[in-house]
Amino acid sequence: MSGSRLALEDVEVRHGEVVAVAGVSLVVPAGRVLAVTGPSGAGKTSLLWAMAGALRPDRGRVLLDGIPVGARHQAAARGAVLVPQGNGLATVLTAAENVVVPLLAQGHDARDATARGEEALRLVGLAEWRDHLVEELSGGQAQRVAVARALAARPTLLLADEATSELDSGNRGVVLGALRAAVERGAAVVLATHDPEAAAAADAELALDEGHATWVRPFT
Ligand SMILES: Nc1ncnc2c1ncn2[C@@H]1O[C@H](COP(=O)(O)OP(=O)(O)OP(=O)(O)O)[C@@H](O)[C@H]1O
Repeated sequence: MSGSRLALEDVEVRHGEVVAVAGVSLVVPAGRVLAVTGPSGAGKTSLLWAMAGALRPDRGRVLLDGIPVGARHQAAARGAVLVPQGNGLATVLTAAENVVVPLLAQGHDARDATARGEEALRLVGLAEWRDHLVEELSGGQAQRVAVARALAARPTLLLADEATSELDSGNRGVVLGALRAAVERGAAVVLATHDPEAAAAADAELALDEGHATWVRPFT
């Protein structure tokens, strides 16, 4: 799968009375990285979930290559991959199993899935940890496994929610470098982050505040 262009048109997401995302419009071209920043509660997670098709906007549209992203299973089938906050790994599986099992479930044969898994774990610097249970890993190592799992899926759209929050500067660089592998295949990448270094590494930065978006640094 090659990359996709992500577009949001006036997207609003509500949780009951709370307006988490208040009419956001943006474009992330294929092969570019957007950082979404803002304080806790600003709406970053809600925005990423809407981009992933995991939350249906109450207003507006999310488009992948000009076509509505659809429900989560449709978005996933089109290559929209979400690295959730808190990583979403199975702690009783090994690092490699966490990366490979979703590929097997998607229908990849075992050899292909294993090769992709090895490559992705190598990209995040965890090749030697492949057979360790996730519960034996540090929080930062687990975050890197979650990024590897996303990369192994060869996403067209990669949405990472605070995927570098537990990383030291060196490993943050490793993960941001690994995301470049997806970018080079043409993926649009969106990073929700509190981390100024991660935001600075992106091609553009959008700040959210109480659901309202402002460009700190637009795409050039
Ligand atoms: N399931 C929910 N039910 C009710 N309100 C919610 C729900 N999820 C989020 N909210 C509210 O929506 C707003 C945006 O939350 P969201 O998690 O999207 O922000 P965030 O920027 O990702 O925050 P953080 O950086 O702390 O993860 C907040 O006011 C939050 O309390």
